[in-house]
Amino acid sequence: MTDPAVKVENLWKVFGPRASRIPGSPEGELSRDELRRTTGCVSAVKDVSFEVQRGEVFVVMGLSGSGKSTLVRCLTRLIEPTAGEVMIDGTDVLTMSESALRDLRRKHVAMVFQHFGLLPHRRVLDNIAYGLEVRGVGRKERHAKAREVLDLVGLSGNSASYPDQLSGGMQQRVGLGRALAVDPSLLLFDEPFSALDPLIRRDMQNEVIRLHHEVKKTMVFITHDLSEALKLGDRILIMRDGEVVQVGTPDEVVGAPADDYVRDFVSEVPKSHVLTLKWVMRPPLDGEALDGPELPPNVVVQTAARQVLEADKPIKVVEDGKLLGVVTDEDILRVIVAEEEGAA
Ligand SMILES: Nc1ncnc2c1ncn2[C@@H]1O[C@H](COP(=O)(O)OP(=O)(O)OP(=O)(O)O)[C@@H](O)[C@H]1O
Repeated sequence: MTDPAVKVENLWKVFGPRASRIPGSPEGELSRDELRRTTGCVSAVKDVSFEVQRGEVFVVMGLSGSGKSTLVRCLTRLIEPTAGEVMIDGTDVLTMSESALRDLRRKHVAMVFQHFGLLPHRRVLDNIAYGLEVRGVGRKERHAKAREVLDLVGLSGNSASYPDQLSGGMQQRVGLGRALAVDPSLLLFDEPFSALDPLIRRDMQNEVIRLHHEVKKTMVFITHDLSEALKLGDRILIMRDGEVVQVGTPDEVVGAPADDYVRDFVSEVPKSHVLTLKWVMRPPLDGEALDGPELPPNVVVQTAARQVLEADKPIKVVEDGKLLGVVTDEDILRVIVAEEEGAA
């Protein structure tokens, strides 16, 4: 079995005086406010465990202050964790030497930030080639690679521009290109699109989806925006006050929220865009026709709606030749009506 791309176990980051005594102690169990009041410490990341599979887009979502940035920075020790374990591609990050850590950050993991961090006096091509330059790759080779990546991020016409000649969205494409140029096995995104206009933001989200199809890299993507999380994530980890509240696929988070906090978050989501037939099917009734069309359980309600509504028999939800349940007009309409009531 191959190692997961990222494995995090019982990870803590506590800021404040004598922070290392907090994980595993009775104080560690206190709520954030109580801990701050009694010890002056903040558990930015509190006993967090999760795994990211290779090729997966894993989204970490939570409100401001929930600990997302701290968590993602702990993965490569840009912030030193207080306790726990971080494995990247099967290698223990927390025991790495300084030079191994530098290698990890230069070659294996690339980050894209909200503030693009571009070098203002360098052309787009040299900004994209920057990571390769740091690694000591020769000019000709790094420019060749950067040209390849320019195409990939839709900037082929802008190689000679300077960052301040580009729009925010295009600057973020340069940031993406710079991350991709080093051919990392893991891409970390820390709210990369938060500063962009909504329309540009949507373009960039689509760009990430397209890039993911093309390069198939493992991605950990941080956002405070639920619709972004649902759109991009294969799975979503929801954080609150440093803790994991739920980890699940978009349809699991919307279909079975772990608690009121998540339920509240997802209450405005257009359910038919996220829920799959798995969530709306039901066992067949006695005597119900079972010779209607078949669909798999992972089809989104919105996509299946027309076929279900047009069929004069129940749709059979079938996986590996096994009948899991049936879906009729009523089951579909229930979701759509609930959605309209939710939006009202
Ligand atoms: N250097 C620090 N010293 C003390 N407390 C910190 C430090 N960095 C972060 N914190 C606290 O840790 C908690 C988590 O912060 P973090 O920035 O990781 O959250 P976030 O979810 O990324 O929020 P945002 O989206 O606003 O950046 C917050 O309460 C924050 O005040």
